[in-house]
Amino acid sequence: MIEVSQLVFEYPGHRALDDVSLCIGAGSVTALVGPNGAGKSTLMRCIAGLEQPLSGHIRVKGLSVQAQPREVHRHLGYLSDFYGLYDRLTVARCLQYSALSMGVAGAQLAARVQQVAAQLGLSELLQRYPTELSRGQRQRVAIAQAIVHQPSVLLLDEPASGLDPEARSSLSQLFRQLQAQGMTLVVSSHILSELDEYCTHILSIRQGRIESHEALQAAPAQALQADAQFMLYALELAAPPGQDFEARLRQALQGVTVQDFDATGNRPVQLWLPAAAADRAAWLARLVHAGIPVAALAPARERLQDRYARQTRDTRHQEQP
Ligand SMILES: Nc1ncnc2c1ncn2[C@@H]1O[C@H](COP(=O)(O)OP(=O)(O)OP(=O)(O)O)[C@@H](O)[C@H]1O
Repeated sequence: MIEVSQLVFEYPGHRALDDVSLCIGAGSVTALVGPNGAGKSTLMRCIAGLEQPLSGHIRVKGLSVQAQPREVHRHLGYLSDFYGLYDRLTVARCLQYSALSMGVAGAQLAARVQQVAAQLGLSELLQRYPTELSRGQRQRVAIAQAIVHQPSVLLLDEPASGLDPEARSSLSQLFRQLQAQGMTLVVSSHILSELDEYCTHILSIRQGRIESHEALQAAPAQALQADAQFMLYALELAAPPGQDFEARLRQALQGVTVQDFDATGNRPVQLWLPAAAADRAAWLARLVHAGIPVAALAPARERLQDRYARQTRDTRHQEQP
């Protein structure tokens, strides 16, 4: 769906993207991650045809972004990290204007505006002006503008910044809906927990280069492998962990990586255990022997922030002489 090959982009005196090649499949949801200044926004702007690369090629749905930007725009929605709204237009007018500029025909216009307003919870706000809206409501208008023409690809740069937890959660629901409709999403965010539930791929960039691009397994029940020998499991406890629980657990499991431990007991403990069933059974016996009240053990999906932290650690480790 999105093909980027050997992309180089330079700001005056600064190479922001250096030989970037990647392929993003149709229907996927890609978390674009990386530290400040890594080149995430620049990559999105290049894919959206808003920046002219020094060299390389970008195709969206087989169309060349450089040669056919207008055709590409009809298939693509883009939300910038710093977006603007037309403060003198009502929300309805903002949406109509975006739809018209993306080639939505007259007869479809009103229906599309109503539909997208309903999808984003804006139906009651259509006659208001953006200056009369809260930050979260403005953000929803901006997202509605980006999808009013029903693009097949949606690029969102920090879409949840400034939103409260409730608004973030409804944004996650919207992204899941859009994915279910077959849309391909690329979402950049510094808050990985936001993307955890629904992204299918993680694309990590650092200093203008691709650090990694990996598929996450769709079913949470399937474990991701830390390496060939270990898989991630969630340990459910029969009783809340006590004060000395972590020490007991670590003692019983010397040699096993405890991925996630939450002393409040609100989240299951996550452990990397041997993939081989016989070896795992031996570790489990040790846990029970140490008095850990094991209620259940189930394959787990690694949380995105843990995976990113692990990858970053691994990369740094490899870079050291
Ligand atoms: N207009 C510009 N002129 C010169 N350099 C720029 C310009 N815009 C960005 N840069 C530089 O290009 C690099 C990539 O910037 P970019 O905004 O793509 O990073 P980012 O990964 O989106 O960062 P953040 O997470 O902070 O939003 C940075 O080093 C930045 O300083």
